[in-house]
Amino acid sequence: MSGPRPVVLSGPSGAGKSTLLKRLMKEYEGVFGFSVSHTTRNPRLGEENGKGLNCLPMLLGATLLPVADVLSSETSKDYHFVTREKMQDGIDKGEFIENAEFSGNMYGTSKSSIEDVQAQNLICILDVDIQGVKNIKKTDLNPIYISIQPPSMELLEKRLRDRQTETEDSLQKRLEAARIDMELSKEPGVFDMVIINDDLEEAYEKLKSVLIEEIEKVQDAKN
Ligand SMILES: Nc1ncnc2c1ncn2[C@@H]1O[C@H](COP(=O)(O)OP(=O)(O)OP(=O)(O)O)[C@@H](O)[C@H]1O
Ligand SMILES: Nc1nc2c(ncn2[C@@H]2O[C@H](COP(=O)(O)O)[C@@H](O)[C@H]2O)c(=O)[nH]1
Repeated sequence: MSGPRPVVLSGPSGAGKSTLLKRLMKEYEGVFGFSVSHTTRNPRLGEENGKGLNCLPMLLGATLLPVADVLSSETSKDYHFVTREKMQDGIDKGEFIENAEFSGNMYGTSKSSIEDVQAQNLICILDVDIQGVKNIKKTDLNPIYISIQPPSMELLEKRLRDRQTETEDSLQKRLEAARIDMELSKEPGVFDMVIINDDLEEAYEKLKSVLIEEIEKVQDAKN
């Protein structure tokens, strides 16, 4: 795999990954490309299906979404929304670099979702859970690993409730996964940087500071 170094963004559901990511992609348009994952969960209001599967139902091809689509709402995330059967079929055929079960649904990064971004010499951003981090570490992707953490479990729960995207059941599952994530992210050497997203401005500045070298490489290559 070639191109600028990819970035893996991880951390508990509700920690603020999408919020920070959308800001970054807006400020640095034409520098980043989002790796559109596959999932078996239902789309939330405002979320769009990645176009690859609708157009070519026989393929598990990924699509690089235009920045405007990715930015369509502050916290919505676009996926290839698929059935378990379709996703398992793609996994069995070796089409995924990693996949995981999270909160009762399957999630995964297809190889083509990364290749689509890298083919355009953009910094490929992957938003994955902690299992994804562990599995990507077994590959030769060599990304920068960043964990976005909430200031506390109480604030995380408040943010998830205020977001109004979860049922009580899925909220509890996400909080349970968050406890595990918060423990594992403390292990030395797992992440290049752990950012506590308390004040959004401060967290965003920290995120930029860890990525600025890679951003400038892409900008220089364009000039
Ligand atoms: N620093 C912050 N202070 C207060 N609220 C925040 C902050 N950062 C994000 N939020 C809010 O918290 C909620 C969760 O953020 P977001 O959806 O970006 O999390 P996420 O990590 O991408 O979650 P998921 O993994 O489930 O997609 C959103 O409603 C967002 O507006
Ligand atoms: N291992 C993977 N985890 C992924 C992937 N895409 C998203 N995620 C993670 O799932 C949870 C929940 O996401 P949500 O959109 O349902 O709120 C969150 O932690 C994401 O980081 C993936 O391809 N692989």
